[in-house]
Amino acid sequence: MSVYTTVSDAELTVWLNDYSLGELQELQGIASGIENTNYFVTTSNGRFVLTLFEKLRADELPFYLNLMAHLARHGIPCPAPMANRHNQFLGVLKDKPACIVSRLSGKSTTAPTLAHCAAMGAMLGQMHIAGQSFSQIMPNPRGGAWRMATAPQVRPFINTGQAALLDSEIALHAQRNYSLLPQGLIHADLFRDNVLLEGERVGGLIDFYFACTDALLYDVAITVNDWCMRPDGILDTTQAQTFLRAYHTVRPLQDSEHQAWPLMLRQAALRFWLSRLFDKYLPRDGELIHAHDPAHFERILKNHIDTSQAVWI
Ligand SMILES: Nc1ncnc2c1ncn2[C@@H]1O[C@H](COP(=O)(O)OP(=O)(O)O)[C@@H](O)[C@H]1O
Ligand SMILES: N[C@@H](CCOP(=O)(O)O)C(=O)O
Repeated sequence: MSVYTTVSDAELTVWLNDYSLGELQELQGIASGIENTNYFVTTSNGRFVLTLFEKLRADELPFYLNLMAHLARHGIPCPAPMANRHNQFLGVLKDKPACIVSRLSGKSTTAPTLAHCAAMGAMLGQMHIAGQSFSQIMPNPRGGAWRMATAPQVRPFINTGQAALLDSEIALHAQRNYSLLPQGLIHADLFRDNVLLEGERVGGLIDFYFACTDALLYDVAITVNDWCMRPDGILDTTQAQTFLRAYHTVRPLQDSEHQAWPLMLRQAALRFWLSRLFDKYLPRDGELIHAHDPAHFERILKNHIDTSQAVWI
């Protein structure tokens, strides 16, 4: 997140009157992330995270909040939304939809070990299985229609070679039907900065606001593209295999998923290349904005295209 909307101690104190979370003790803006405004909140009852939603509308939010509540109930370490005195997870603060969730412990890492890759693979498998009993459906907001709509907006800012790559990859995935692969609830943004680690254990999965219903393998590809990636944009074979084997132990991967794997890695790289281009060239106003480098995912995408055989279990 970045702090797009400022909240004062006095404003939060009034808002917290609607909750049973005790007295406000500390409020601190969080200077990382992209999508929302987030604050760490300490009250006399514990530690929480306040989120003001900058893009998502109130009618879109019950899916995410109910999902986090569902996964938390199934033992997945994710933020549990707090209900207010009207038994609702969602409120309004500074004219923005807002919620307050439990604060998880642990720290993210930029340099995962093999043990971390194994723990993440297993955790992703567990999250996918827990998600199977979540009945709400959310089409992927960063799927094919979004790619088609976003590419023309970034095209004026990129060179002709990049535009050709973007167009050919978008066309390739538009022709494919991934709906026959196992589908379900996916996080869709489980990068290293969205996972809190406690030693070798996964202590928390956060930032569920891209979660949706899609091919489970797509989530695996998004996660592997970040967790098992060398700085030069080439997959670390040992890390990727370790991740996939741990995932497979929890949710066995199918032959159809093996066939689709190289293209899934490309589709996952394309999604983040495109969103990073958009965030770089068409940014919103904000106090503390952290744009990610699109060139990293352009390199990853090119490397996936050049690699005929992707690592598998
Ligand atoms: N429930 C939580 N528990 C602990 N830390 C959290 C929690 N939610 C967010 N954070 C912290 O806030 C940072 C930004 O949150 P994130 O959800 O990634 O924001 P955004 O949705 O804007 O991208 C995270 O990197 C993490 O340090
Ligand atoms: N993980 C994405 C950016 C999404 O922003 P987040 O801070 O909400 O996770 C990327 O690295 O491009």
